[in-house]
Formats: sequence, C-alpha cells, structure tokens
Amino acid sequence: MTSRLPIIGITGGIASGKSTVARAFARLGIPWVDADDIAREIVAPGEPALDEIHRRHGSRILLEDGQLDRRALRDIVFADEAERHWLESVTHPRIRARLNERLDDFRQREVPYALLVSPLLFESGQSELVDRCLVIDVPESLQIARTARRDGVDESQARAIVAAQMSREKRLSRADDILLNEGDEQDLADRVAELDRKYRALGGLPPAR
Ligand SMILES: CC(C)(COP(=O)(O)OP(=O)(O)OC[C@H]1O[C@@H](n2cnc3c(N)ncnc32)[C@H](O)[C@@H]1O)[C@@H](O)C(=O)NCCC(=O)NCCS
Ligand SMILES: Nc1ncnc2c1ncn2[C@@H]1O[C@H](COP(=O)(O)OP(=O)(O)OP(=O)(O)O)[C@@H](O)[C@H]1O
Repeated sequence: MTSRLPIIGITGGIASGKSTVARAFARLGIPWVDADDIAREIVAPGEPALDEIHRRHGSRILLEDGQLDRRALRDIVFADEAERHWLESVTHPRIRARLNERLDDFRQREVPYALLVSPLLFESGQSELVDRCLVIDVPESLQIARTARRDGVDESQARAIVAAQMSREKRLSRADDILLNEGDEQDLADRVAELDRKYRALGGLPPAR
C-alpha cells in the first residue's frame, strides 16, 4: 500500500526533551515510535544482537539474569570511539528495520501524521525514513545538567555522550522546524499545539527523502 502519511522525525541531543515533546503530541492523538525503545528491544535476551555483543565483550556486559548490563556497555562505548562505532554497526541496521515496520503499522491507521523520535536521526541515516525533521534544541549547559540529574551519571560522562553526538549547530542546520525547550512544560505544550496545527495541514508532501 502506498500511503501519504506524513512522518515527522523528532531529534535532539541527550535529555533535550524529545520524549517530553512526543508525549505532548500523543495527548493530541498522534502516535510515535522511539528509537531508544527499539534499541532496547533488539538487545533483549535471545536476540542476535545481544549474542554478538556478548561474543565481543564477554560476560562483563551481562547481568546475572542474562539481560544486557547497559551501564557496563555505556561505560565501554562512551570511553572508546571504535567500540561505539562497532556497537552501532551491530544495532543501527536492526533498529532501522524495526522502525520501518512500526511506521508501516501507523500507515494502516487513520491518523493525520506520525512521529519517529530518535537521538541519532541524522547520524544513523534514519532521517531517510521521515518527511520533515523537528529539532528539539536546548543550551548545552541545561542538557548536561538534565542528563546528570536524570541518568545518575557524572558531569564528565554526560559531556562525553554530548561529544559523541552531532554538534548543536550542525543539527540545527538540518532542521525543518526547531523547538527551543528552555521554558517550562506549559510553554512546551503551547509550542507543540502550534506545530500540530502545521503538521495536520501537511497534505501533499513530497515523498520521503
Ligand atoms: C550504550 C547503551 C547500552 C547505553 O544504555 P543506557 O540505558 O545507559 O542509555 P539509553 O539507551 O537510554 O540512551 C540514552 C541516550 O544516550 C545517547 N546515545 C545512545 N547511544 C548512542 C550512540 N551510539 N551515540 C551517541 N549517543 C548515544 C542518546 O542520546 C540516548 O537517548 C545504549 O545507549 C545503546 O545500546 N546504544 C547503541 C544503540 C544506539 O545507537 N541507540 C540510540 C538510538 S538509535
Ligand atoms: N520544558 C521542560 N521543563 C522542565 N523539565 C523538562 C522540560 N523538558 C524536559 N524536561 C526534563 O528533562 C529531562 C529530559 O527530558 P526527556 O527525557 O524528554 O529528554 P529526551 O530528549 O527524550 O532524552 P533521551 O533521548 O536522552 O532519553 C527529563 O527529566 C524531563 O522531565
């Protein structure tokens, strides 16, 4: 089935507010899929990606119950760029395939548009799956503070994760729409309502780029 369902990609650095923005769209009836959630699914016990990671790093990256020890793997990949690229080569093709399946599900539904939320929309080529890119933008100091508070990491690891991602300037240069998320949650909801009106009006978008 060929569908003209517009897909909006939402991206931004770590703790920029992507999930908070997506939940605000969801309250307006818009479905979304999050690449971080899919990234968790594809490393569940029994999945081939977890076997590959286990073969490379041994049991130090497994918890006693056989789940991936995410903290252990995080410590490895954000301290070693080559290991991060290796992990991405294992996970990104699988994440992308599964994202595509979810988008196909949305295309069967009566919705005005749908969202693909991903921290690495541009870096991983997932932007090819979407029609328009919304960048959630925050000053880096706020981003580091929110990451350290939410994820219980120290400031230097928060900085290392930010450094592993696209720079703020480069991300903004690729945005079709920008939401500056430095106000409170009401301010954010008002901006989402404005974007929702715009996205509902999208009819004859060109094919996915
Ligand atoms: C390294 C892992 C195990 C750390 O797990 P953890 O539970 O601590 O973090 P979580 O998955 O919730 O990610 C938190 C944030 O880290 C950042 N991040 C994750 N992976 C990457 C990466 N490869 N490069 C840059 N930033 C990343 C993102 O901003 C993400 O939102 C995990 O992030 C992972 O498997 N990453 C590789 C897969 C990937 O690229 N995921 C991003 C979605 S495409
Ligand atoms: N406008 C806001 N006002 C106050 N706190 C906010 C606002 N937006 C987001 N936050 C808080 O900042 C943190 C990060 O937000 P959120 O989890 O939505 O970011 P994210 O971009 O989805 O993060 P990640 O991709 O790293 O999981 C959360 O604790 C959230 O409650």
